[in-house]
Amino acid sequence: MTYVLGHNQYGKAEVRVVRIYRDADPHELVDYNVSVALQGDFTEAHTTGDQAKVLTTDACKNTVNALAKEHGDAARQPESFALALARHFVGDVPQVSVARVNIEAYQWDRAHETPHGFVRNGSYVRTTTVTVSDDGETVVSGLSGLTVLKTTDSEFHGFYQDKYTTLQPTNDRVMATEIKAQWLHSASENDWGASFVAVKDAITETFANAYSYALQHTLWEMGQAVLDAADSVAEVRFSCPNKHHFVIDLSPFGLDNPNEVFHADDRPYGLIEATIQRNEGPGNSAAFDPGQGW
Ligand SMILES: O=c1[nH]c(=O)c2[nH]c(=O)[nH]c2[nH]1
Repeated sequence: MTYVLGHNQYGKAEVRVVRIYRDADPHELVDYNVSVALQGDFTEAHTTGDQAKVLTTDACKNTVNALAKEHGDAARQPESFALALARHFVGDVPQVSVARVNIEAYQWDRAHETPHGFVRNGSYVRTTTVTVSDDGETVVSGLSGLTVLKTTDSEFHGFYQDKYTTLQPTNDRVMATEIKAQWLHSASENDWGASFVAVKDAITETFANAYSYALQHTLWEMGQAVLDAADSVAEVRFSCPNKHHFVIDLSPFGLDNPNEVFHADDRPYGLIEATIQRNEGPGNSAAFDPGQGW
């Protein structure tokens, strides 16, 4: 019996690197969690145990740290830092044919206008997934953990009924979600910082202002707003848990409750996911890190 090695990749996950720009006044900083995954000529490392072509994961970690200095300007934005890293691995390590770099960028706000004090802003994490191979480069930007809520202008009714359906239709509900969004750029040159702000604003502005007939409908509206806001974006993907807020029955206490007091349920939750793209077609799933890593 012979077997075949299927998809394989390796690298260093979650390298936590902070880069401070001391030449700036006030100081600036970026705070990254960088994961590198390499593919290439690594069959023998698995099938015979010969590690001659294996760039160590320790070296991958060292590369992240070194490029934070050597490519300090690129490191100012997660997308350009990920591009510098991925281009290095594919360009300088002959046996690497595909490099994928994922970065989570943690946000720090300046504290009380001091030149060197910061407060971690935990309201979202900025993300990027960059893939470089001989076939080209893809850059996906994103955010996760952005929790939003609206107190009205949200309905949900007219849904399919079967014998297990008990949900009551509503013309006025609280809608809340924790937005995870990723958007694919059509080129790997951009003003990444300005583009991120434009897309994030489009998402939050639309969530707040667009009248909603379902979370699905809101994803559609937000996706169109992203494509309107950023010409560089070819498609945007959302994964959004419906953070249900249930009106509590206060009648046992002789109280009415006209949508004022809610139970914020944490599970189970509806999970609504959609891709909104500029053109017909399958989109570019490969750019969105379908890699191993379950
Ligand atoms: O926006 C919603 N979409 C659904 O598909 C759904 N299903 C459900 O029970 N509540 C909701 N809300």
